[in-house]
Amino acid sequence: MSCSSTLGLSRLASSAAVRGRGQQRRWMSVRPKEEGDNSIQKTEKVTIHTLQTMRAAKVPISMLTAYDYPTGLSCSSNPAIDVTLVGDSLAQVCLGYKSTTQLTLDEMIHHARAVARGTTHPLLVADMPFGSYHGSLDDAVNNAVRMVRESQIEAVKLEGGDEIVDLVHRLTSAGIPVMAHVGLLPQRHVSFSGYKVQGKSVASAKAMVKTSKLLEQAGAFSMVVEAVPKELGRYITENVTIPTIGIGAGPWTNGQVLVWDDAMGTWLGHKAKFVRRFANLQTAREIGVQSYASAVKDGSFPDPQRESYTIDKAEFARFLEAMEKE
Ligand SMILES: Nc1nc(=O)c2c([nH]1)NC[C@@H]1CN(c3ccc(C(=O)N[C@@H](CCC(=O)O)C(=O)O)cc3)CN21
Ligand SMILES: CC(C)C(=O)C(=O)O
Ligand SMILES: [Mg+2]
Repeated sequence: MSCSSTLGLSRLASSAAVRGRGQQRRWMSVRPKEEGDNSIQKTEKVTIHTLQTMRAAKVPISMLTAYDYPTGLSCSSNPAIDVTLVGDSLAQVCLGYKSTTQLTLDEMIHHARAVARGTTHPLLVADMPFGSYHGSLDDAVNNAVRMVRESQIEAVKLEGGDEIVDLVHRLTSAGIPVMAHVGLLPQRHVSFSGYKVQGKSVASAKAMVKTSKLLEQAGAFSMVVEAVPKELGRYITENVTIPTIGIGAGPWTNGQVLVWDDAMGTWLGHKAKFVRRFANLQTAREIGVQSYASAVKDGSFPDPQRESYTIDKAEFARFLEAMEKE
């Protein structure tokens, strides 16, 4: 057997092959289980250990958000997606709220449950919503436990710095892996006076590096770095030992994350500088709506043969007779 049978190494070998050929293709994780066994093996489950291995081997980590069963399934449809995040961006792109601060814990759990039902190999992480982890430590732990227990997520993500260090420690000691989130913290858009790039001054860049190290020491297994200069994205990545996942943090973090609707072109609100649209699903949807509506209006849908049911002719004749007698 030329392929390694261990989970981490399989992803690594595969990714090198992907990059070496300069084009996407299915990973080597789909491979014979044993000599002479040609059955297809499912993509291996990604764990927090896999991410650490990918960082060490410089294999980029890909994370994408999901908010419901179909988007969860879509993230799982490709072995090259490593992490599915039920982001609290859910509030804006899926529920139509003005900001993530309006999302409740119950709403997050409701959606995370749906995503979990569609998730196979990706590591499943969910944001703790605004207000669910800034009361007492005990309340925050209980809320995280609820998220794990009720929605089958595998790790929680927390925005913040020094003020959440104790909580990160508590959660990791309780066996709940924590993904940290530094830089632009959307849950604080009011106190930040908007969604602004962070770490552009000596003082704020220094503070962010210090905070990142504290979060790592407290036990965070990975860290999202949002909207910071690319030089700082690289500096933080080189000065922590856990995998960094950037959004608007340049190309040198250990991975990247985007909001589903930004990446797929279904969010047509504000487009931040870091967003790239990889598909145009909104256009596809609108074309679909247009074709459906016009087919109903012009009577061409449904087709009486292919898209309708029928009753036996004699039976229908007897039915009409019976109705006449009444
Ligand atoms: N659709 C969507 N995408 C996201 O990435 C996202 C959400 N929604 N909702 C929750 C938060 C909010 N986020 C945001 C929102 C706006 C900017 C933004 O407009 N940034 C400015 C930076 C301006 C500056 O400091 O110069 C930009 O133009 O990129 C960034 C992140 C990230 N998250
Ligand atoms: C963009 C990612 C990092 C996020 O926190 C979210 O989607 O809520
Ligand atoms: Mg978030």
